[in-house]
Parts: sequence; structure tokens; C-alpha cells
Amino acid sequence: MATYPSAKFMECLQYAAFKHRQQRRKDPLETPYVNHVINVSTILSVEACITDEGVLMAALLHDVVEDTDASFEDVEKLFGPDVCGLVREVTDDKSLEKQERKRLQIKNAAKSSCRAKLIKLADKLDNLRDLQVNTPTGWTEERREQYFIWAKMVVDNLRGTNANLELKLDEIFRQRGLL
Ligand SMILES: Nc1nc2c(ncn2[C@@H]2O[C@H](COP(=O)(O)OP(=O)(O)O)[C@@H](OP(=O)(O)OP(=O)(O)O)[C@H]2O)c(=O)[nH]1
Repeated sequence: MATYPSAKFMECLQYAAFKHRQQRRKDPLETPYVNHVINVSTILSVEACITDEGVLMAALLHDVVEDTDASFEDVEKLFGPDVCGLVREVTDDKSLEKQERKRLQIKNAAKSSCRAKLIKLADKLDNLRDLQVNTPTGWTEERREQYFIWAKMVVDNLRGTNANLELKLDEIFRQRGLL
């Protein structure tokens, strides 16, 4: 049976591209930020074989409230309560200090739903793949190394969610001498 993206999925992609249109990644080429959220959704579909469209859509929207002027109310109105609930689970509270946000990502990882854990795993996988080839602008080598260490603590609290993604993350941690 043929598979195809639904109209809602395409609207979600379009919305993410629009909302992140002025945002760039921290890599030297200043890649459009939307590439990251597309990567996260693609990792889930292609590498983790996830067919749950709510998860794939929430992956596209996982940074839209954190990083743009979009609100949870906007997301719920456009894409419904299921997708909005997932986006809530993966959104950091930007009003908190950065160190506190980092601590909460570790602490809250284990409490998330399985579907939110999938998005968090794919998000970390994409960020770590980036870090294997690039040092973000303004980062020291030490900060880059710290990110690997912190990401492993988050991933350790997400274990038992998806073997494909965890194997790929572990390969990266092994290469860094963290496993
Ligand atoms: N590896 C990498 N990361 C980049 C790049 N550009 C932006 N980022 C974002 O930077 C975050 C890591 O930087 P930090 O200094 O630790 O956190 P900050 O976002 O609070 O500044 C990651 O967020 P996160 O909290 O880990 O996850 P999330 O925001 O994606 O959910 C990642 O999404 C890039 O070019 N490479």
C-alpha cells in the first residue's frame, strides 16, 4: 500500500518552515533552523520506522513554541490537542535559567510519555550528529565536550524507548569515550 504525507502533515511542515524562517542553526554555515526539525521528524520516520503521525508532526513543531512567537494555543488550534500535548512535553521553559533548564531535561526525561521520549531521542541524535562535524559558533571545545556528556545523561533517562535510535546514540557516545 502506498504511503503519502497527509494534508495535516504538510500544513505542519509549512507552519514550522514559516515560524522558524528567520532562525539559523549555530553551525558555521548558519543552516536554516527548520532543517533541524525536519531532520528530527525524518530520523523518526526513516531510522526509527515510526508511523504515528502525531509524533512525526510534533517532531516538526518541537521547537516552535520554545523558539518562535507561536503559542501552545496556536498549535492546539491548528493541529489539535494530541500534537499540542506532545509539543508541551518536549518544550523547555525558556523563563528558567539555562542551567536549570539543562537539569530539568535530565530529570524530566524519564517521566515523559513514550511518544515524547521518541522525539527527545531523535532531537539529541540530530544535535550530536551535528556536533560530531561542527563546533557551533562561539563554543569552545570544552563546551562541545560538555554537551556530549550532558546529552548522555538525558539519553540514559530515555532508555528502553527505541532500540534503533539508542544504538545509534550509543555508537556516538562510544566514539567519544563515554561508553
Ligand atoms: N548541536 C547543535 N545544536 C544547535 C545548533 N544550533 C542550535 N542548536 C541548539 O543549541 C542547543 C544546545 O546549546 P546550549 O547552549 O546547550 O543550549 P541553549 O539552546 O540553551 O543555548 C540545542 O538544544 P537542546 O536543548 O539540546 O535541544 P533542542 O532545543 O533542540 O530541543 C540545539 O537545539 C547547531 O548548529 N548544532
